[in-house]
Amino acid sequence: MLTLEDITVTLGDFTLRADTSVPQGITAVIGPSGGGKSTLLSAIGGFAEVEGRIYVDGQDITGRQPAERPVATLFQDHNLFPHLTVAQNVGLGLVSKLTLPTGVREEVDEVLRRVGLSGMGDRKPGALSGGQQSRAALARALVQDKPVVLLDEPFAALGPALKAEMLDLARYVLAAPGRTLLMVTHDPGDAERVAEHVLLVMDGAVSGPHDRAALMADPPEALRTYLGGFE
Ligand SMILES: Nc1ncnc2c1ncn2[C@@H]1O[C@H](COP(=O)(O)OP(=O)(O)OP(=O)(O)O)[C@@H](O)[C@H]1O
Repeated sequence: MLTLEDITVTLGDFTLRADTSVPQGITAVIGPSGGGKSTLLSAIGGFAEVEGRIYVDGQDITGRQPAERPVATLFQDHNLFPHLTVAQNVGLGLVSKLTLPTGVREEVDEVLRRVGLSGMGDRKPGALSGGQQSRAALARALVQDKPVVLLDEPFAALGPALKAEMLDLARYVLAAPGRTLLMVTHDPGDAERVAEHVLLVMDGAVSGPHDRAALMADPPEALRTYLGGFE
């Protein structure tokens, strides 16, 4: 459970406000461009200064540095280091050294197996396809075993079949019991495929979590206008 208590983030002229709790499972974060979705994730990840308090499973994490937070983030550009092997990239989620101790390497290999990259640990990211790079990035988020995972449009650049595969991997492998996933997406189809809940972020205001099926079946006026662009 992720709790945002009276959060305010100010970036120049823009203000984001949130006061909500997000349950375990997958919550899609949707809303128009510039509404504040990435700002919300930055605040949770510790990359933006906030007023208010942030709790994960009852623990106040507000003052902690990003690396000290029980939060893993998966970005669209994957942030894989091109000069390191896939195993080293994934291992960085666990230890801050490049020669992986035997136990860590075994853990990394197991996670690579779970995301469908068995035997590819010694390749560099450049020797992987786009979809395989997405899997490697997902493996790095997975190996960290954090209770909160933030996904900032990580699969937006993939074609529809590959994206569906990655969403299923997020749903069946990353979304373990007790874990809270927040996934920013511009595609309502992504929310339909994997999310139980939706946070609506518009004009700096965060509403929800809404039940995904109920919200999509009868969207409020503002959301209807936004979704209209997808019909
Ligand atoms: N460092 C900054 N300084 C000032 N304003 C900023 C800064 N970063 C973002 N903003 C502004 O904050 C607002 C929210 O941006 P944010 O990236 O959170 O929106 P978003 O909903 O993720 O948009 P998109 O869907 O286009 O990615 C925008 O108006 C943006 O211009």
